[in-house]
Amino acid sequence: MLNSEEVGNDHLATSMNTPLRADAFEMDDETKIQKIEQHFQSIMEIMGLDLTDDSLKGTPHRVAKMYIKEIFSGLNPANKPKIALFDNKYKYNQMLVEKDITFYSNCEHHFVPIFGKAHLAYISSGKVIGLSKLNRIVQYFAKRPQVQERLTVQIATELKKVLNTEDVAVVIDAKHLCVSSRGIQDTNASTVTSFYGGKFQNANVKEEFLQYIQLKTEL
Ligand SMILES: Nc1nc2c(ncn2[C@@H]2O[C@H](COP(=O)(O)OP(=O)(O)OP(=O)(O)O)[C@@H](O)[C@H]2O)c(=O)[nH]1
Ligand SMILES: [Zn+2]
Repeated sequence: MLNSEEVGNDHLATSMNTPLRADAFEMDDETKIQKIEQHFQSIMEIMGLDLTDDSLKGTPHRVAKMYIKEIFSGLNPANKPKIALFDNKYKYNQMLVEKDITFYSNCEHHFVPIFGKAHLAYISSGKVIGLSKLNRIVQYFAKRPQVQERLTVQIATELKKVLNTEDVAVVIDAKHLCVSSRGIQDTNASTVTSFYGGKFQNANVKEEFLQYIQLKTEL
């Protein structure tokens, strides 16, 4: 479990960033797709696959387009969701929980899927966020090569920033195909990570959040 102070620390604030080179976005998307297509074709050829087969011949382009436009599109800050905030006119001062946000990500060690549910909560410091934007923040950071710990901290840090409060919580419960479909091949194991900032470090507040997301016994 990481608390908000740890994330405020400069060293961790840097290490929580996805490792990207400074020139990561100098090449345009179309050039990236062309290059990945060539390399993926080489991988398939090395494996002995017949690229003249009508089912396989489009695969290098399909994979390249999927990497850049879909499953790794969250690497590019240009794809960060625009966040709509509203005044908290209703003086709603309890926690708001957006639970069971389904996401698909990919493990950065094996490039196979991680999928699961993210549960987010915050207590308003004056503004409220459009609900769908909570889902969009999850999807943005999920669409990167990831480890679950970093995904959790990146979502929490973004929530704190856009909502201007420390009072945020994130729990992620996910399956890693690198654990289930290969390697140790454990199909039952899932991984739970959490972040509790500000008021969510209080036992009663945390308990209320865990009651809503019904993960209390598992945690
Ligand atoms: N901490 C953390 N580890 C992860 C995550 N996703 C995958 N891993 C682990 O990353 C590790 C990579 O270990 P290596 O020993 O280099 O890779 P490997 O030989 O393929 O390991 P096995 O999966 O045990 O076969 C594995 O133990 C994975 O289970 C994640 O989100 N967080
Ligand atoms: Zn993995």
